[in-house]
Amino acid sequence: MFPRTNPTNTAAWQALQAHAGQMKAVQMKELFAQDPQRFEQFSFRFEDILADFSKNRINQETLDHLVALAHECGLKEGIAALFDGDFINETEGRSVLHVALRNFSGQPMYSAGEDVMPQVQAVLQQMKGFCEQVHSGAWKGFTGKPIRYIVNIGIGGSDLGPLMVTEALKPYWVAGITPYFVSNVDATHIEETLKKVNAEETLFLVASKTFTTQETMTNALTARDWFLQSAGDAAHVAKHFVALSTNEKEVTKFGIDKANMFQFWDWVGGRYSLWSAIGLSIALTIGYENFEGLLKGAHASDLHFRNTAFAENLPVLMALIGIWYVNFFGAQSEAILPYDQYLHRFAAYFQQGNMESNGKSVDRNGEPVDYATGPVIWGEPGTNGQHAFYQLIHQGTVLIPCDFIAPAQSHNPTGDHHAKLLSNFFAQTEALMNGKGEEEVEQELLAQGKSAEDVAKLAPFKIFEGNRPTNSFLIKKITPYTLGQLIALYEHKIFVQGVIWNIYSFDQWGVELGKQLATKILPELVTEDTINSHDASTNGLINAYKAMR
Ligand SMILES: O=P(O)(O)OC[C@H]1O[C@H](O)[C@H](O)[C@@H](O)[C@@H]1O
Repeated sequence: MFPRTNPTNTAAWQALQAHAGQMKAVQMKELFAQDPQRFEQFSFRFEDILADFSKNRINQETLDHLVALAHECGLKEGIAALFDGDFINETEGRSVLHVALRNFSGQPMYSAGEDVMPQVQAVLQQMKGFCEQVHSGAWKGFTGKPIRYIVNIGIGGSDLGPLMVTEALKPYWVAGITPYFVSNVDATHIEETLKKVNAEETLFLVASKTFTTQETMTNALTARDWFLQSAGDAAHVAKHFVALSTNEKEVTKFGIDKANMFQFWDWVGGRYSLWSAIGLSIALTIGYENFEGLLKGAHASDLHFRNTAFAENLPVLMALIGIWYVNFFGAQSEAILPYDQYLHRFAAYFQQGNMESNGKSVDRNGEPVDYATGPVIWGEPGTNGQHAFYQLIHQGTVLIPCDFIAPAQSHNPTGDHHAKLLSNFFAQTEALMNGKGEEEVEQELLAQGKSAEDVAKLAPFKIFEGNRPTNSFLIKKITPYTLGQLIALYEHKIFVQGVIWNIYSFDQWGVELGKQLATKILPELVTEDTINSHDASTNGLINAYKAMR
């Protein structure tokens, strides 16, 4: 197990505080002017991914202190504990072994002394065989037709990952298969989806680690009722409903045959589960070989993370630079901005990844933290974001470090679209760094023929102070493999930050309270009684709802 160090008690933290005081006065554009090698120094190549960290408010000294912080906080021991299957998810008494799901090294990986690889491989084989049956048409629906529609019913980690990946890899979709994802308990979600499919050609994947999640079970029962209205005989359910879960008991209780269950294990965190049986919707949509390509990309990142010195280790650097802004510059959010329409759910996926993992205020000793932890994660694809919220990133009062992600090659090389897209990708990080000074603004206004009086009036609004930090990730092409790499890099970033912040990144107790209260409120909504068991606001809202419905 690794140490439980309060990061603020380390020598590196003290050094970083003093250093940040100096760096706050430094302009990135001056750092570039002073050092022609800056790009080479702070950009890193990992196979077909180029990660450029040079447009950050850092110098070599910053990275040295940050790497020292990682060492002082026991990151080396932390990484070893992760890969060794130690019970690092202590509050739930579990290993955290999503890395085993994509372990192609041929080496065993252990949880509680047991090599998990044989069971991982067995489920992968089961998924492969099932994909072959569905894609070849050998798997037939109740009227003898092959499957055309996949409906994944799941929420949180049982939805966001597969949804994000299938969208990201749309160019790889198997012909004849269309996937849908239903997550919200709002009936609108399932009803609108059911309008697009038909019972005889649809396969429902009920995806839930626990198989007790209210939203998923409610949607699954509605789907089952809808299916039976067409199919009639409950015996047909076996051809149209499969379960992706850790909970065999609940799966069989629901009426899904054990033979139609794809298993995973409690050492797979929900938000890290797209690599497990939860990825069946991915494999069915893009084909098993491509799913394996995704896993292999992630495995390459695992090896990079495990074996690369911190100073050149991409997820470690991503994490450390994030910490630099959160803890020493007061940044409260981070934007993820993919310049790729297919990656339109990437930021949403990592909202759960980051915020459910590191949105914690108690440390691993059970003490309240006295430093900031996980930032708010948000973002939309470029260039849409540019026409929406970039105003605040460029000229607002808050510092928002941004990740810019773009493929060099588009899957749709239509006309000059991609060059236009990428010119924006490059221009935005340049603009955020360099800004536009008073003199330049004044010259520009004068050149437009404005009077001296108008120039003086307008100039303050047109100034960009710049010095706003960005990371750029340029990827040759978004393929299953490179996407797998990229996702795993972001996953490990979260882990590194959790180790340094000394918090438990793999539990999520913060989601429980609302669920408990909803369970208490649900029966109150079905009675005609006036409710007075809550605070005045909650009572008032519930009673107003009852009067309005
Ligand atoms: O997969 P399930 O057990 O249905 O859980 C679905 C989701 O719900 C929970 O509330 C957790 O916050 C998530 O981490 C999880 O991914």
